[in-house]
Amino acid sequence: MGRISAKQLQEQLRVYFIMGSNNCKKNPFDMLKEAIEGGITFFQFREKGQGALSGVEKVAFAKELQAICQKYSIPFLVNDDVDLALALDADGVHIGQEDERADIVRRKIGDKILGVSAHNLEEAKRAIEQGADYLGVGPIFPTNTKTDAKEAQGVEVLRHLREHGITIPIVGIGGITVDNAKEVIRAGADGVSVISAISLANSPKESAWRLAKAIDDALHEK
Ligand SMILES: Cc1ncsc1CCOP(=O)(O)O
Ligand SMILES: C=C1C=NC(C)=NC1=N
Ligand SMILES: [Mg+2]
Repeated sequence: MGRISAKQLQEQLRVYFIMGSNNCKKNPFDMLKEAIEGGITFFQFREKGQGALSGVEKVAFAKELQAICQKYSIPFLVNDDVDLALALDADGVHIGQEDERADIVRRKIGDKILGVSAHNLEEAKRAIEQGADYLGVGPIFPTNTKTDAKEAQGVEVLRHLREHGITIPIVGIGGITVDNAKEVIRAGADGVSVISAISLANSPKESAWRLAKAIDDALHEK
C-alpha cells in the first residue's frame, strides 16, 4: 500500500471528527454513526481529560468505534497512544508537540497515517522533516474542549504557513463550527477538525451535514 499521497489525504481530511467518551452528550456509538451518515470523512479517537477511560475499558471502547469506522470506510486514527494504534492496527496516529517525537513514531508505525500538531512555522517544518503526513493547526478560535489549549491564533496562522511554502495537507482545529468553517478553508486549510460542533450537537447528523456542505462550498470557491 505504501504511504497515503498528499492529494488523497487532502481530499480525505475535509470533515475530520475527533471524539472521546467524555465529549459525548449521547451514546457515543450512535453519535459516530450519525456523524458518518452526516458526512464526516475522517475520525480520531481522542480519550483525554476529565473522566477519560483507561486500560481494557479504553481498548474495548476504541475497538467499537473502529468497527463502526471500518463498516463505513472512514479512516480511524488514535490520538497520542501509539501503542494502542498499533495494537488495533488503526489507520494512523495523531501526536502533539509534547508527545513522542514524530520521527520515532514514524519508525514505529511504518506507512500508517501520521498527523502532527503544529502552532507555528518552525514546528510545521520540523514535523514535515520527521515524516508527518498532515498537520493539525490551532487552536484557530477559542475552545473550551481542550482545557490546556494555547491562545487562539485566528486563521492568520494558516495563511502564514501557506505563504511560507508549507504545502502538506493541513486541518484547522479549535472552536470550529459551521459558521466559521469557510474562513478556515479560505485561509488555506484543506479541511477542519471538530469535537464539540458535532459531539455536543442535538443532531450530530445534521451538524456534520451542514459542516460538510460549508467545507465543500468553500473548496469549490478556491
Ligand atoms: C484537540 C484540540 N487541539 C487544539 S483545540 C482542540 C479542541 C477542539 O475542540 P472543539 O472543536 O470542540 O473546539
Ligand atoms: C491536538 C490536535 C490537533 N489537530 C488534530 C487533527 N488532532 C488533535 N488531537
Ligand atoms: Mg497529544
